[in-house]
Amino acid sequence: MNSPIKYELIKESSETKARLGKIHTPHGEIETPIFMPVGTRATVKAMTPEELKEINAQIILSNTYHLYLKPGHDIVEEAGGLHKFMNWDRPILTDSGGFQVFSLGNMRKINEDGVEFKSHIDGSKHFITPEKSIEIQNALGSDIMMAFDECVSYPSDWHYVKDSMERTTRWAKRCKDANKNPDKQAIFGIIQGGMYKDLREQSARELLELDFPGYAVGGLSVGEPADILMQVLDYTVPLMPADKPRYFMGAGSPDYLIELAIRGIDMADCVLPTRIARNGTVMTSRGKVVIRNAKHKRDFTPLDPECSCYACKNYSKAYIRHLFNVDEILGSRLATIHNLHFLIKLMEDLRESIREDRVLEFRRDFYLKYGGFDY
Ligand SMILES: CN(C)CCSCc1cc(N)cc2c(=O)[nH]c(N)nc12
Ligand SMILES: [Zn+2]
Repeated sequence: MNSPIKYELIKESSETKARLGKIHTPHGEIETPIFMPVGTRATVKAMTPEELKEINAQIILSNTYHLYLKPGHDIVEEAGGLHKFMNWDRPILTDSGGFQVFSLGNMRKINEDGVEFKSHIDGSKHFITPEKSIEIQNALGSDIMMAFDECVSYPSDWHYVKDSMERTTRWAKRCKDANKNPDKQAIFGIIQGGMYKDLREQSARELLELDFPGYAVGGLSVGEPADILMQVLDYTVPLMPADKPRYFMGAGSPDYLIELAIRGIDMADCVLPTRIARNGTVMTSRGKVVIRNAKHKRDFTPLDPECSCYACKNYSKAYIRHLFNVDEILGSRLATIHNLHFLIKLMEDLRESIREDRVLEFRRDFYLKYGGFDY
């Protein structure tokens, strides 16, 4: 079957597992490693598509669970699909809804067929199956659809994780069989297995037999310590095909994006940069700036002296602090523009360092200035 997604390996770093690549999709190319802004409900909050293009966003994410509940995937389909509906003509990846449904905690019941859950909006009862998740994503028309999976919480015992992972693999096969538009919409399998090496190996082995055009590492960034996350990655990434995109679900801080890339990850996403921006926290080359802090009251310098984004070229910390202090929408907009630009530019610089084979020097220079980013 002719996959709509093709991964092109351009260059490997000689000193790390980082690699320069290009993902060819029906809506254009994606240079990797890449950070993907999240637009859960068909909008990257506070950003217009033109502003996203201005900061070189190449692909955005949206979400099956949320769009199924509102406005309904039928309405998006009638609008001509998500690209048309939200006026975004570059690639879109949609998550399958598994993670969101499992985040509902005791508002959901799971069985072999799927998951019964109560809407977080009005408490209404719904039942989502792998087939339903793919039906919704087919209606949305995303270029990359995620298989319907269970993201187990941390910590979980080995027996539960094994049963869950094996069900996730059976669901992945059902997703593949349910795809009504395989020539235009690719499905990525999601490797689960918790923090257990044998289960991660089994999950990867069984999903690779299904021959998806790309694979994600799921079930991480769920509260586990950073060293465990990196350990799991260190033995999981080598199990993933070298000629297909590798997507890490749920990472969006500068240090994590660098650490993931040097371990061979090509794609990552997280709501963090846009979420903390709306709360007045910005990422800069010298670490975090909490703009509401009174110390910025008369600081007429930009958020980040090294940044060339619209917010940093035209406004001062004092002005943006004022906007947050009086709850003006422009504050969120400027902080969001900056945070997304910061991460997208960081990945551009990282790609350049792979091109010039100086990734470890790039990483060292980054940490020298940066000093860590705790949330
Ligand atoms: C739009 N984004 C916020 C959603 C993509 S990231 C959501 C997400 C995050 C994490 N950490 C793990 C998992 C996981 O194991 N499975 C799925 N389907 N999604 C996941
Ligand atoms: Zn900036």
